Amino acid sequence: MTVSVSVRQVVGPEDAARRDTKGLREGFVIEAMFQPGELNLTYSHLDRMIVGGIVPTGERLVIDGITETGTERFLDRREAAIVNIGGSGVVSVGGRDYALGFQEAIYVGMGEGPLGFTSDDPAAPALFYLLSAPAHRACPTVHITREMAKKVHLGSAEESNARTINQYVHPDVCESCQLLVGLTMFEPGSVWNTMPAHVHDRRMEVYLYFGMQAATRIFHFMGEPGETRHVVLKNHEAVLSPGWSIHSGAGTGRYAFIWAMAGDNMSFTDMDKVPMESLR
Ligand SMILES: O=C[C@H](O)[C@@H](O)CC(=O)C(=O)O
Ligand SMILES: [Zn+2]
Repeated sequence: MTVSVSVRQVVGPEDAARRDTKGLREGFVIEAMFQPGELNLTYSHLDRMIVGGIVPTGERLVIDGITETGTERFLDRREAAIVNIGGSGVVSVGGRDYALGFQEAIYVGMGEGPLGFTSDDPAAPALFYLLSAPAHRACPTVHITREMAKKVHLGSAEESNARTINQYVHPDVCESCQLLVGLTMFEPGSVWNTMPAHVHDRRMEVYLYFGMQAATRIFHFMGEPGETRHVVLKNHEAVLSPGWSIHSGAGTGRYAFIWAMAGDNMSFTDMDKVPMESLR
């Protein structure tokens, strides 16, 4: 079993504005993360957020140490959150087993590990989405159920953006050092997320789109408000959002997404709303 790690350097706003579609995707889009039997990590230099897809189909997949962190153990100086968007499975944390059903999550504190991953049924494998950021203290490991998530209702049918933000890793639900993680779900027919758009230079963000039909596409908008670009994403693709970039999308069909942030504060509402007049 190998842990594959690819590294993403930081792309600034002037560079991003000059990139073509391929260049934008190379800088910001994470493709093909969820592969049967594989553990694929992307180490982004945006707040050193690590984003991974883990699909156990046979032997237990394990993250113990990766050379990119320069630490003996993966979580020696990091915290992590794992959300299961597939069949039921088990995440083991330092030998303790946590059963994670569909859309259940676990927050894992600094110093824990190794992390092991198995699926209950290899024919309907778990799809573990992992997020990890540097940490400065050990917060307790917590199994987060769907019921525990704090729910925030936003938008309206008239604006095609009626949705519920489920906050999983959030100060009101469980302690963390800098990770914030949640899952946004839509009312049928609502297709727009995060419009009106916002930026928050204090925190980077990463979106993972999921729950989509094979032919459904997300037109995900990014860039500085006055220089917007879009990337077209399919099911299970993720997109990195630097602090200077908007992050908003419209789907051609049903979808959900997991958002995660790391940076200077954990105030979910600390965002700078972008006036519609500023968008270009
Ligand atoms: O900074 C917060 C993030 O962009 C997301 O929480 C936005 C989101 O889930 C939504 O509007 O649907
Ligand atoms: Zn945001």
